[in-house]
Amino acid sequence: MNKALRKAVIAGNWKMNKTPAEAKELIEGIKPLVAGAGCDVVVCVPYVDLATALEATAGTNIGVGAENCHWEVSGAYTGEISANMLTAMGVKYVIIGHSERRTYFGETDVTVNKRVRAALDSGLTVILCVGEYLEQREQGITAELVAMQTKIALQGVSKDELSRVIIAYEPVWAIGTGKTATAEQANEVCAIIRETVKGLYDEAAANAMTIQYGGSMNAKNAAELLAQPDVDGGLIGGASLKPADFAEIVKAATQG
Ligand SMILES: O=C[C@H](O)COP(=O)(O)O
Repeated sequence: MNKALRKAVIAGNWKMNKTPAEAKELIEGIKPLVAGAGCDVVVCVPYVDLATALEATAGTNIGVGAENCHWEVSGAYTGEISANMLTAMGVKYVIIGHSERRTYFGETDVTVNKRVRAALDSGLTVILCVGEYLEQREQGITAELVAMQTKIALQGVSKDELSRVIIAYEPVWAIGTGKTATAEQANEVCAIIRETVKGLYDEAAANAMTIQYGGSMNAKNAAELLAQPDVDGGLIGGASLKPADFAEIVKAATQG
């Protein structure tokens, strides 16, 4: 399948880091380094930083995303934020189904699907995360697992809507551990996800789907990972908090 036809997307996931003042400083640091990038650049930030991030990135090539959203439009869901609230602010992207949400906050494939649906209904672009735990890799069930996560998350999503879905393959054992999947491992699973999309929709849909790798991607290993035929970008945690490192990854995506 032709990688050149797909859009490379490098997205930072700041997780629970940065106050609004720190967010402004970080974005001001990133801005000049990624201006003119040959790939899409996104920063996904904590809810409290969204307004600052939108203001600081206005008129630039940096898109802004949230790190989650609820599936209802409004209601008695203390502590939650709806997709409509995000679009009303001008937010364009949202991460759904990150393994930290699944592990620490009880997200299931079913709630991930509900959130994906709500995000698409409100006009957001979804960065949908899938990936296996180390035990699951060792059991040899990675392929079935990511296929299942992908199928459930995309239930009720039309082929047209897929242009607003990015899938991020994030092996849980590689997140924040410094243990990166090898380029071959990353590519193998991204290709399995692409085959799954092909099975659900068709070859054109699979060929157009941007599939990122995430998990300890950094300035040093990005080029090799991003050069893989089925890896179209990265979802970056730790390294997205360092402007020079993040910019180096963006540069590698442009070349990959
Ligand atoms: O969403 C990002 C991933 O969880 C990767 O985080 P990391 O780059 O710190 O390993």
